[in-house]
Amino acid sequence: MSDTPPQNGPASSPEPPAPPVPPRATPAALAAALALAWRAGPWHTLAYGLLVLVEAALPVATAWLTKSALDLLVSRAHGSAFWTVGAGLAATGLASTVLPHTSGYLRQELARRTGRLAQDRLFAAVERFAGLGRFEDPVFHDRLSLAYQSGGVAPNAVVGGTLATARGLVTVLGFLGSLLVINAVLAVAVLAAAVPAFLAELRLSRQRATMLWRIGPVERRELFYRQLLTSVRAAKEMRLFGAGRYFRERMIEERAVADAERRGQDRRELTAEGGLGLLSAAIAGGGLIWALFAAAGGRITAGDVALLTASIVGVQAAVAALVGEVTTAHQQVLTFGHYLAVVRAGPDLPVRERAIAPGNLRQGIEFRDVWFRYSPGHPWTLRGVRFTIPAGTAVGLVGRNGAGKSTIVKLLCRFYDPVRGSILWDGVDLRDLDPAELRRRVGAVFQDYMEYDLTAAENIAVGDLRDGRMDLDDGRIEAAARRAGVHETVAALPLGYRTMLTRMFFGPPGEGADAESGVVPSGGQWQRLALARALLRDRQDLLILDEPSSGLDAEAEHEIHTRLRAHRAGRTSLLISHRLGAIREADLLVVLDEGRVAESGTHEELMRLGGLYHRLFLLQAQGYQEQTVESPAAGG
Ligand SMILES: Nc1ncnc2c1ncn2[C@@H]1O[C@H](COP(=O)(O)OP(=O)(O)OP(=O)(O)O)[C@@H](O)[C@H]1O
Repeated sequence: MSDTPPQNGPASSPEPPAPPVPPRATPAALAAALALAWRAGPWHTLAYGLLVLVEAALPVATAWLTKSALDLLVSRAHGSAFWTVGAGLAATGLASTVLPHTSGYLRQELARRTGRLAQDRLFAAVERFAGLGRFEDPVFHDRLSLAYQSGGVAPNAVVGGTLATARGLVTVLGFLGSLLVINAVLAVAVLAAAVPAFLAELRLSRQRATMLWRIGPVERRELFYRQLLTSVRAAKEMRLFGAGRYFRERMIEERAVADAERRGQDRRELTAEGGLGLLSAAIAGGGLIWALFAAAGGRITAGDVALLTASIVGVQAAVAALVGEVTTAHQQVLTFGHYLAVVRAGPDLPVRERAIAPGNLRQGIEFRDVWFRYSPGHPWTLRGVRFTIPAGTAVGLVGRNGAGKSTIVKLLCRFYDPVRGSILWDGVDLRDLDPAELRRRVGAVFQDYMEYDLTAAENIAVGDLRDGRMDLDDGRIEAAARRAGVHETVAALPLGYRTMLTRMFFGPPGEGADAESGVVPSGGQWQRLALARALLRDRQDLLILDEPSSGLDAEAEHEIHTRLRAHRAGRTSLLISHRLGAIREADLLVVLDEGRVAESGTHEELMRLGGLYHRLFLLQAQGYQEQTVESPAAGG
């Protein structure tokens, strides 16, 4: 058989990975961020906006009131004007003290609300990806982590940036008006100093966003090492192999690489901002020296000097705040592009507009010349696979490591589509079926099943959620646990089915559970719980068991297979096991070798054939026989 697929028949290539370039800040992204904040808290946004505008006018009002007070003092004028100016200064002082706290609270509350909404939308989008392809794409992972970081922060930063712009404009225009009254040249100079600062900050924020994107893979590796060093799962090997130091050094190396990038960026910012600060200081100093000489010459009043000083400081502070907020918002909009890219990503698997809900399996499932590879850069995993799982039968998949057995399971659940060829459910291509409906008809125990840090009941109930809700019906859960042979074990736990199967979290409140009541099941017990989870849905048409008993002792394995045989009777099932004795009674055995069906038939037929299955079976049987022969001698 050739190593390349035929060029006809249905084809669907895995989506090419996203290009490694950061998205740009577009007006559409800005509008989307604002819309998200508005959606999360319209009243908070509105109130926050109003307060910020009032705050913007305060420095200008205070400067004019101070000027008036000084001029009144110098002219020795007394009376009602003095009282009015004094009351005005007291009011602006009070407002300047109270308003920032109130607007700060509103901003924080808005941040919490937008953060929650953005997180909900992001994870709802991730949930919509029907396949596994994106989860295995490193570029997508970087995008997802940036999306998570920016989704909650960017909308608030954009609201902040927009309001800071409005606030800055109010303050700057107010002070510039004041400066124009005293000296027009000074007004232009103060304004001119702000423009390069603004442009430089925008450029720096773009550089920062690109840098964050660039160090994404480095941070991902650092996280991986960090988890290795702290996870319970890895702790045994870390200690046994003394691998902690090796991974710690690699973690620190990755961190040093990321830090070097950040340091470079910080230095660029330091140089640019330092230069701009010097320019501002020079303008402010020059303006003040001019004002002092002008006042001494009687060309302006003492009040004018105070107003000028407040204007220079006020304009520079307003521009600095504006530049700070706008560049933060700009940088956040750049990374918000990643959030939008994830939230608006199209389906990872093409789902037909009028997808068919599969009916009860009547004829069977047919693999018709299925070719598959995980990406165009990977070698072919399946090369023209053809076989049928007739309805109501048990089919066993046999093959050496890497032959493609688990890949077949993933295609059956439609986590991927074949690149060429098709899989037919009663004659209908899986691509034409609604993936969610298809999965409702399939029960599976995967080779790498999950161990949930939840109660025993929840660990089983997860297998049959209805509208996202868990049905903790004791009868059904117990029946599934009995079928999987784990009921007695669970019933004997301190809180029975309500026992937490972890020492990490406390148990359900009000149950008297504490950290001590958590239990960690053994590998075989976890496997039985995973089996109970798969058996919870007793309505399903196809049961897939990928190595369901690899963690069980011989007695338990025999017991489980007897139970499963009874449960399977008349149902369709696909069994994968390296213990050939456990699946020899399947109605049909399909032997895979290097992604191809090497042989198929019943156990007897394959043994007569004398091929790969015959060889593998004899090898295993020989091992058992040797043990049987050796044991009496060992005993004597
Ligand atoms: N997510 C993936 N991305 C790229 N290659 C993969 C992926 N998963 C599996 N493969 C490759 O596909 C081939 C078949 O793997 P598969 O897990 O289907 O084998 P298997 O027959 O189930 O093996 P085992 O008996 O060891 O469980 C292997 O060469 C493996 O490296």
